[in-house]
Amino acid sequence: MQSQTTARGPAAVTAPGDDARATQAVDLREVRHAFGALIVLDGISLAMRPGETVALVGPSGCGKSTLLELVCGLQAPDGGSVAAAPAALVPQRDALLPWADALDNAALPLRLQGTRRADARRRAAPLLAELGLAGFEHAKPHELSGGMRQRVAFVRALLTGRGLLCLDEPFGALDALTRADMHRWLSDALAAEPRTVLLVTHDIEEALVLADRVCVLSPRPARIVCELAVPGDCPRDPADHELVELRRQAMEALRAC
Ligand SMILES: Nc1ncnc2c1ncn2[C@@H]1O[C@H](COP(=O)(O)OP(=O)(O)OP(=O)(O)O)[C@@H](O)[C@H]1O
Repeated sequence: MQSQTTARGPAAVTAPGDDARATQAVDLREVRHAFGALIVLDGISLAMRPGETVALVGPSGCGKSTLLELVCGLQAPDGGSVAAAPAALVPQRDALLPWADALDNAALPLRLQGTRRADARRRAAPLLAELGLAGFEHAKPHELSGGMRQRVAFVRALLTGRGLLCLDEPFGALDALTRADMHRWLSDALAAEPRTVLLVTHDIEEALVLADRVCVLSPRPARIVCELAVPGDCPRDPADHELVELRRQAMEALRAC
């Protein structure tokens, strides 16, 4: 079931004449948001179909994380409306519990749903292993690298079972090889079990490798200045000539604003 937040607070998703909206996984309409006098988002409209992956790229501080927080219902917009399916957020900082080991951290959503600890750990273990963390199940967050912690947070988001994943620079702390492995793993995981993904990344190449659509945001206050549809199956080859051309277009849009 979708939730909808307007500038005036939560509202029913089945507003009269708004049936089409409930079929979108995300539907942002003219979203505006400010922190005091600092206007961060300035009229963002974006609809996402279920199963679609959309990447948001834009300069540092333009409002990408804020937009994810609005989609996840962690904040209400100051203007416009946000409708979205229940989402799992992988925040930029992993927000793991410092006293719990990697497996307990990953399994947290299952525990919150009432699963017994041993069962929750048993279900989380293969996912951690798939992401290259076999042998680190008992490590506490401070014993893991930044990239490892991100992957634990990623498994935790997957185990919420939610259909919408909001990923805030999920691969930012990874070396190039591990990042490419993660791109492959995510693409395979989404092919096996489709989810809607809203991905924030600084890396245009990563956006083009993973997303069906790339939205380029202006500097703050953010607007969508360019939307690029990306053809082909994921993960794509960044050397593909179509991707090279799309990368050029995205760079041009970023430079023009
Ligand atoms: N809770 C808050 N209170 C006040 N200002 C905030 C708050 N959260 C974010 N900001 C400001 O809003 C702007 C947008 O921040 P946000 O984190 O959304 O940008 P971003 O595009 O995700 O940045 P980055 O790419 O560097 O992670 C920044 O200027 C930031 O300082």
